[in-house]
Formats: sequence, C-alpha cells, structure tokens
Amino acid sequence: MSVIQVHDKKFQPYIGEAELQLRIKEMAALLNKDLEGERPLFIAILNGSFMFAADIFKHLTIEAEISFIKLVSYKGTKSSGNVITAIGLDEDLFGRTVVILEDIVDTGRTLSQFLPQLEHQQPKKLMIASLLTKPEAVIHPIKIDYLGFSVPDKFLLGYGLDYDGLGRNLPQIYQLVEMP
Ligand SMILES: O=P(O)(O)OC[C@H]1O[C@H](OP(=O)(O)OP(=O)(O)O)[C@H](O)[C@@H]1O
Ligand code: HPA
Repeated sequence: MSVIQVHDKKFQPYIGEAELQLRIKEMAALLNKDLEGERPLFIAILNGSFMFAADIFKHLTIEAEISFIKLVSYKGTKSSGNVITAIGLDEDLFGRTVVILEDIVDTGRTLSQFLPQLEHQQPKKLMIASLLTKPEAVIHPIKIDYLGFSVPDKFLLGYGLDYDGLGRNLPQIYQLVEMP
C-alpha cells in the first residue's frame, strides 16, 4: 500500500476499505436492533459525513429518514464567541428519535456548540453516530452512542475527510506522515 501526496503533505494508508465497510455494517446492525419501530431521523453533517452517511444508510433495514445539513460558523458577540447555525434543517425534531451522523469527533467543539440547539427542540432521543474519534484530542467531551473507530491524535484524510479541500473521494482512510 502506497504513500500518497496531497498538496504539500504525505499520507499513509490507515484504515482500509474492507475494514471500514465491515465496521459500518456492524454499526448499522446495532442501529437496526436498537431503533426498530422508532422511525428515526438521521441528520448527516456536511461536508465530511457524506460517504459515511450514504454507506451506513444503505445498511439500515428499519424505517428511517435522513436529512443533510451544513454548519456555518460566524463571529458572535464577545460573550458568546463563535456561533454555529445549521443550514437545511427543515424537520421539526419535537418528540423524534434523532441520530447525528458525523465522520469525526475530534476536539468535540463542533458538536458541543451545535447539540444544545437540537436539544432545544426537545427530541425524544438525541444520539450520535460517528465513524471516528480522537480521544487524545477531545477538549469538549461528547457522548458517542455509536462509534466506528478510536484513533490517535493524527490528521486523517479520505472517505469524506479532506486536507484543504482535497482527498474526500478516497475510498479508504489515510494518516498524515509526520516528517522529522
Ligand atoms: O470535533 P471537532 O474538532 O469540532 O472536529 C470535527 C468536525 O470537523 C470536521 O468538519 P469541518 O469543520 O472540517 O468541515 P467539513 O466537514 O466540511 O470538512 C468534521 O466533519 C466534524 O464536523
Ligand atoms: O483528522 C482530520 N482530518 C480532516 N478533517 C478533520 N476535521 C477534524 N479532524 C480532521
């Protein structure tokens, strides 16, 4: 398996396509078991989660809906810091079982800022399914209900994850090669 170059950096293969797909099937099987009869709404957070969302959704056999949203961060007032708003969230979450689909929970900042906005709508349940997390990088702890892989605190690329816009199309996950 070969090292690839994207922009100025080198990346080595880290999680292969077969291993990814196997784990995603296992995650879907758990969701099928746990959420039978709940007609959950899956909310995929763009851009990064598009491949994970498509692959896991294909393996769901329960009745389920999916919606794709984009989070936009802008400077709020001094006291509130950065504010995150969701574009494309048209559904009413009141009383629904909601599962957020993320490619990665890294520092936890994105979800820690966004989850309270969803909780405000009083869903019946609000759960997180993330393909990846970096426990050593967490600053804002997030409870991940369905997790694919715990990984070290190294920059990843591929399967939806980008480095400066490139690499999202790679079918497997690569890890940054750190140069001495
Ligand atoms: O836990 P955190 O440190 O907040 O990092 C996780 C977030 O970072 C990535 O999104 P990004 O903002 O890079 O946007 P993208 O999905 O469009 O690449 C990823 O898709 C998560 O949403
Ligand atoms: O490791 C990563 N790679 C690409 N995008 C990311 N966004 C958060 N963490 C990462």
